Amino acid sequence: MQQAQQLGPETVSPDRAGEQAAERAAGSVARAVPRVLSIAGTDPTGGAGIQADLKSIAAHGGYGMAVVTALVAQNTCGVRSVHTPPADFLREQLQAVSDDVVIDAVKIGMLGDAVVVQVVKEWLEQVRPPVVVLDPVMVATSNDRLLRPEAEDALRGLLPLVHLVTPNLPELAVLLDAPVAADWAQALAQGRELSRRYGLKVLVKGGHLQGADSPDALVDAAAGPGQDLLELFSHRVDTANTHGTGCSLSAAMATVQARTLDWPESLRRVKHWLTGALERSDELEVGRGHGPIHHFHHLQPASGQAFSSRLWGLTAGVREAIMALPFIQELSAGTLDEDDFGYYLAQDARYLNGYSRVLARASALAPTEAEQLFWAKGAHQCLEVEAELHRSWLSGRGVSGEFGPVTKQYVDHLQAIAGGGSYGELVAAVIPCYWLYAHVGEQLSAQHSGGPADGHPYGAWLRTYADEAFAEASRQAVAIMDAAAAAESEAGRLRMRTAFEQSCRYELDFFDAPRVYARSRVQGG
Ligand SMILES: Nc1ncnc2c1ncn2[C@@H]1O[C@H](COP(=O)(O)OP(=O)(O)OP(=O)(O)O)[C@@H](O)[C@H]1O
Ligand SMILES: Cc1ncc(COP(=O)(O)O)c(N)n1
Repeated sequence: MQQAQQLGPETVSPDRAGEQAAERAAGSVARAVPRVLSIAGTDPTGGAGIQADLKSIAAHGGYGMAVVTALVAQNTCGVRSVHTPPADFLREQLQAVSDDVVIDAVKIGMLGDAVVVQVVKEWLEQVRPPVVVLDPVMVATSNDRLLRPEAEDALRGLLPLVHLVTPNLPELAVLLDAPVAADWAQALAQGRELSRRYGLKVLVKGGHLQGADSPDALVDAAAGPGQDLLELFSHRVDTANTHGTGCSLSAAMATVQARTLDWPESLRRVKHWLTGALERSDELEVGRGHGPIHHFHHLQPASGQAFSSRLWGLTAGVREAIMALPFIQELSAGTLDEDDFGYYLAQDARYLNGYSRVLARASALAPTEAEQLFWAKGAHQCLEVEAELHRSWLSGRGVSGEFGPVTKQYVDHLQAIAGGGSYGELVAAVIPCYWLYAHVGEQLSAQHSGGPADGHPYGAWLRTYADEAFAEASRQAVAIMDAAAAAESEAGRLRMRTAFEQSCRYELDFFDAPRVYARSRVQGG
């Protein structure tokens, strides 16, 4: 450091200065490999601070640079001491970067004290990078303070120079000088207030809440109605390895924003990645305390069933909603309206016909003969079950064989992916029909262990659910999806997940459709 302090600032040639000014003025040009500067403290165990930021920037395709605000002797168990280099040296580091390199995005993390905040503020005023993300680091996961309380005011003074701020709930409260939000609704209200007050976007983070989800929201008070809030929910990963999640998230947001120029899209991509990084964090085995997340999980294909387990976790809410539907409850209890049941059967037959064609397409795209055969058999079986529905269950019921609105939408969704999607996407779209049906069957069989009672009006139908051959086919289909996910790019896996989630929602709507559209209801009965 002594040596570095003796060096004068590099001067920049007039040509280079002009080039930089022009590039900066452009501001809103997306960069394939953005040059992203992290201004933050250190973590020698590599899980948080600058070390985490550089990994996160690289994981999202950026070129990472780093200016150190504070040297922190810490590990996964806690902070031991902090050494803050002289403010002049911080200024020189910042100047050395911006005199030479055009900066596409900046992520700011630990600042430590008011003097550091002031130096960074002056530099931002001079350079005005096109993307500035501030993670207002105040207290570490280990509960150690990383910002002096008297610097909180100075940090608020930085907000007008920032495009996106990413506070956790206690930090949000400090920035507003308000009590910590007790629930998600209060957190969103505080996010709106902060966004309005300082004219910036706020990423409200729900990691500190309890509950099955870990929600995040992008709040922009300046955007029009319907555009001012993007809420994303992911299941809460059961892990203690959350050290550096906030650092990694904000560095990723700065990088992806510089690549896409689209904040909501950036959050969608980053949240998906972060959930995977938390899920795979246990593989790293770093430290005895709160370990780091797995920044590069997407480059190392997950072993076995990681992709399907993630999707299964993400859609727990849909499964609960299906089991709570009046249709399922009444079917199980034997109190279901006959018309509702008839409507369901007729729509099932209609659906199976379309589904069969979609499975045939999966067979055509399959990369191996075994998978080709699996889908071809599935397509064949759908037609057999459709014929059986007409022969036995539907004969004499007099229900319409027309497409109901939900069936039509569901089949259209599948056919759109069959027409234009990848094999992985198509497989992910068709799986919920197997998997959720098998799940409902398993749940209903459990409710009627030993078989439905004599005289149960839907007893014969309930018995068809307990079909072990179908459960096995469902397991095979899920294994095929995991293999397809491993062969896809990260963007491909994201499309697979979207297709899967959409199909899950259609499954829910499909089971609920009799309640809405069955004959007696439509006629007001
Ligand atoms: N157990 C979890 N499962 C899934 N996502 C999580 C979990 N914990 C945190 N997150 C996500 O990690 C990000 C950071 O959230 P959090 O509210 O914990 O911020 P933070 O306190 O600044 O993070 P840090 O742990 O680095 O201090 C958010 O996107 C949040 O939704
Ligand atoms: C240098 C530095 N910056 C930020 C954090 C916060 O991260 P976490 O809250 O996950 O400990 C940290 N521990 N160290």
